[in-house]
Amino acid sequence: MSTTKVKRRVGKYELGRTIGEGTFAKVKFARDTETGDPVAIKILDKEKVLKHKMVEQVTVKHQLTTKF
Ligand SMILES: Nc1ncnc2c1ncn2[C@@H]1O[C@H](COP(=O)(O)OP(=O)(O)OP(=O)(O)O)[C@@H](O)[C@H]1O
Repeated sequence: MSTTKVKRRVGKYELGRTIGEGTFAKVKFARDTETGDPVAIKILDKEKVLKHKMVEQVTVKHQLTTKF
């Protein structure tokens, strides 16, 4: 039996432990596998976001934080 731990990846980010939880999301520690930089990744609970009609708010927040 293998004991190798498979780390979950999202694109170039390798996910680590959960560092926080909010009403609509979980925030996980992650590492940029290209630069080694530590980052925080927010994983939204799609059902909760849709249920509370927060799509517009999430879209605006995303636009404000996305680098062009
Ligand atoms: N960039 C970050 N770096 C480190 N920890 C973070 C970061 N962003 C969020 N967290 C942690 O994750 C938790 C949840 O964050 P999130 O933004 O989802 O919810 P919140 O705004 O704190 O609460 P709510 O959504 O319920 O109003 C935070 O309380 C904080 O502990």
